[in-house]
Amino acid sequence: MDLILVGFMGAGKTTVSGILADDLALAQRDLDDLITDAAGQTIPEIFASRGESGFRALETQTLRAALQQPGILATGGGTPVQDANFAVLQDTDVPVVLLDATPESILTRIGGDTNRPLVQQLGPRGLSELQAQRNPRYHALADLVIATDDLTPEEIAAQIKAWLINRAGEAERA
Ligand SMILES: Nc1ncnc2c1ncn2[C@@H]1O[C@H](COP(=O)(O)OP(=O)(O)O)[C@@H](O)[C@H]1O
Ligand SMILES: O=C(O)C1=C[C@@H](OP(=O)(O)O)[C@@H](O)[C@H](O)C1
Ligand SMILES: [Mg+2]
Repeated sequence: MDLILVGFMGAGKTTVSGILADDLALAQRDLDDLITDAAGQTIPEIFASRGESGFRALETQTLRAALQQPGILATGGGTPVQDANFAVLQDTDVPVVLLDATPESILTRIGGDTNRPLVQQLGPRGLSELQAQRNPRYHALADLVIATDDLTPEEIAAQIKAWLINRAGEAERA
């Protein structure tokens, strides 16, 4: 993998990974898509038939395989929560970018979403509590943090691109 995006549901990982992958001519790999392709089920179907623990088991397997592939990986918001996933993401040399967003932005973006079972299960307050609980994990992994509230996905992709170019230049001079 060339770049990994982490952050809460609705932070924009899937959207930004697509824009950046197009711009850099890299493959976009979305962990949720890889999971649904492997399972032949949508995410709500996986949660309904296998429970959240079944989804998490598929997520861990899929993450390990995805990290062997080139491209830009959009993780799911819960990916770094499993200790095994967190360890794998912490050990990799691949740069990790955190897309951050306030709970207000998250609710505006995905509060009515029906494809994210946890949004339905938790409601607005529970969702914000989950975000606060997960935030330390995201920050512990991040090499770059972008506050996305007032930026478009295109602007976020441009900031990441500039950071990657600068980073490559620094590595060359070192
Ligand atoms: N920077 C942004 N500003 C406003 N809306 C955004 C932004 N990034 C993503 N969105 C919207 O939020 C929703 C969730 O985006 P998505 O890329 O699926 O997030 P994630 O993969 O992190 O859960 C989508 O409707 C998307 O269009
Ligand atoms: O935060 C989570 O636990 C989840 C996030 C989702 O991905 P996005 O972060 O792309 O919404 C998806 O993996 C699943 O619904 C569970
Ligand atoms: Mg996503």
